[in-house]
Amino acid sequence: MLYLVEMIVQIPHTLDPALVAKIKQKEKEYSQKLQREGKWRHIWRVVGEYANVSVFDVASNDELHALLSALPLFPYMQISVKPLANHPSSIVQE
Ligand SMILES: O=C(O)CC1=CCC(=O)O1
Repeated sequence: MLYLVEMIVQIPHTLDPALVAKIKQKEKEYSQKLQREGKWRHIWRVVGEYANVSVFDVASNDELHALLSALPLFPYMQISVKPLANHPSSIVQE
């Protein structure tokens, strides 16, 4: 199942910069692991925002919830999820 996920990152300015750097490094490693596994199909930066738009390919709502809630930046993110279905005019059926 495919999902369009938007993540808006809002890290409090009061957080220790060294801790922030550590969390961001863990986030990168976690995201690249999921990309290599084919579960995190795309990640795009939203121009001018500390936000991304991503496409996930996972088996269920529960799996997506588990993956998203394990993001190191999860406590500092606003996340929205849209499940995707095939469009009848698409020449690619997934
Ligand atoms: O910078 C972001 O958009 C947050 C993020 C998600 C995965 C990653 O590596 O960074």
